[in-house]
Amino acid sequence: MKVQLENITLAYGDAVAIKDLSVDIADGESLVLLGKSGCGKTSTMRCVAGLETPLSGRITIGDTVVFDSERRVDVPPNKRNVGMVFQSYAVWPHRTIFHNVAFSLRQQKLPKAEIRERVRDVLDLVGLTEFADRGASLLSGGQMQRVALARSLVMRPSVLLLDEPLSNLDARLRDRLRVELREIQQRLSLTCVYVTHDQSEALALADRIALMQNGRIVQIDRPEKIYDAPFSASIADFLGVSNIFPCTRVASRENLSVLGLTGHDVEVLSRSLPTGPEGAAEGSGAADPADPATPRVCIRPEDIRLLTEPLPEGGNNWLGKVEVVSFQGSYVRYRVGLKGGPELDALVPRHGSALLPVGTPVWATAEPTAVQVLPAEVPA
Ligand SMILES: Nc1ncnc2c1ncn2[C@@H]1O[C@H](COP(=O)(O)OP(=O)(O)OP(=O)(O)O)[C@@H](O)[C@H]1O
Repeated sequence: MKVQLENITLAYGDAVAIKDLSVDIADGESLVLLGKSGCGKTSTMRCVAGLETPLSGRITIGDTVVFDSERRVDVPPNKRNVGMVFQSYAVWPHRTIFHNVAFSLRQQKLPKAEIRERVRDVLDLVGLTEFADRGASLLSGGQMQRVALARSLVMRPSVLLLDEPLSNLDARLRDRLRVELREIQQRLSLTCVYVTHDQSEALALADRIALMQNGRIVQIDRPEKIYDAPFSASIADFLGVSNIFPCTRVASRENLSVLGLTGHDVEVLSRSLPTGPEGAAEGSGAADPADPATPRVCIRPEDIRLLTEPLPEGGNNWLGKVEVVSFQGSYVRYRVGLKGGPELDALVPRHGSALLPVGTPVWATAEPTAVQVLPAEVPA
C-alpha cells in the first residue's frame, strides 16, 4: 500500500527532530532512509508506526488517514497494520520458532488450521521450515532475525518498517540477508521503509533512497542517480566518495575550467560548475575547507586511473607515489600521495595483474567529465 507523509514536524521537548518532512512512498516500493546518526531516520519511521505523535502534518497509509494534526486523527499503532523489524530480535528464546511466529495470529484467535498454514508459508519464505519446532534460543543471530521478519510478515502488514535490522550480524551474514530481504520484498511487492546509516545496505535494498540531514530529506532518488549525481559533497562523502577537496577557480579556457586544490590544478567541464553563491568563485586565495561556501571537487575512486609510464604534466595528470595498497579481490584500492599535494584514493580493477608495491611512482589521471564540483552542503 502507498504511504504518504505530508509536512511532518516532530519535536522531543524543545528539540526538533523532523522538520516539515514530506514524502510519497509508492505501493510496493522499498524506500530507504539513509543518514548519519541523529538525523531523524528512526523518528520518521516511528511516526509512520504511530509510536510518536508529530506536532503537525498528515500521514496516510493506503486510503486511510492514520494521522492528521489538524483533524486530530491519531490511529493507534496496533490499528495501522504496520509490521516492524528492529535491530534487536525480540524473539522469545524459550518458545519454539513456530510459537514465536504464530503468537500474534493466536492472539487474534484465528482458526488453528489457518494459523498452521500461514506460519508454514512464512517460514518457507524466510527459509526456516526445518527449524519450526526448534527452541529459539538455539538459533544463530541470522536465523533469529529471520524469525523476527517472519513474525512481522505473518500478519500480512500493509507496510513493513525495518530499523537497522541487520546491524547486529557479522559482515558476511549481513550481505546474504540483505539479498534475501530484497528478494522477499520484491516477491511480495511489499511497501517497505528501511532505516540504515550503511550506504552499501541502502544502495542494495532501495528502490529509492531518501538522504536525511538534520531532520530533513535533502535528496531523494534511485540509488544509482544519487550515487552518480549527489547534490552536495557531504552526500558524496556519505556515499563513499573519498576524493573530496575544497577548491577555488583559477582560470577558464574554452569549455574547461581550472580549479586549484592544495598544490594542484584540476580541469573540469565548465558546465558542471555549480552556479550562484555556492559556485566555484573566481579567486586566487587558498580554498578554505572550513568555509561552507567553498565548493568541493569530488572524484570517485573508480574514476581515477593509475599509470606507471610518464604522462605529460598538466591537464588532469598528477605525479605521486603509492602509499597504501589494499587488496580487495577483483579490485585494488591504492592511496596515492601527490607530489606537494593531497592524497588520492584510486579503485583499480585488478584483471589478474601484479599489485603496485608501496613507494612506486605513479601518474594518477582523471577525465574532466569525471570531476564533479559540488557545494559542501545542500543549502537549507
Ligand atoms: N525519545 C527521545 N527523546 C529525546 N530526543 C530524542 C528521542 N529520540 C530521538 N531523539 C533525538 O532526535 C533526533 C533524531 O533521532 P533519531 O533516533 O530519529 O535519529 P536516527 O537518524 O534514527 O539516529 P540513529 O541512527 O542513531 O538511530 C536526535 O537528535 C535524537 O537525539
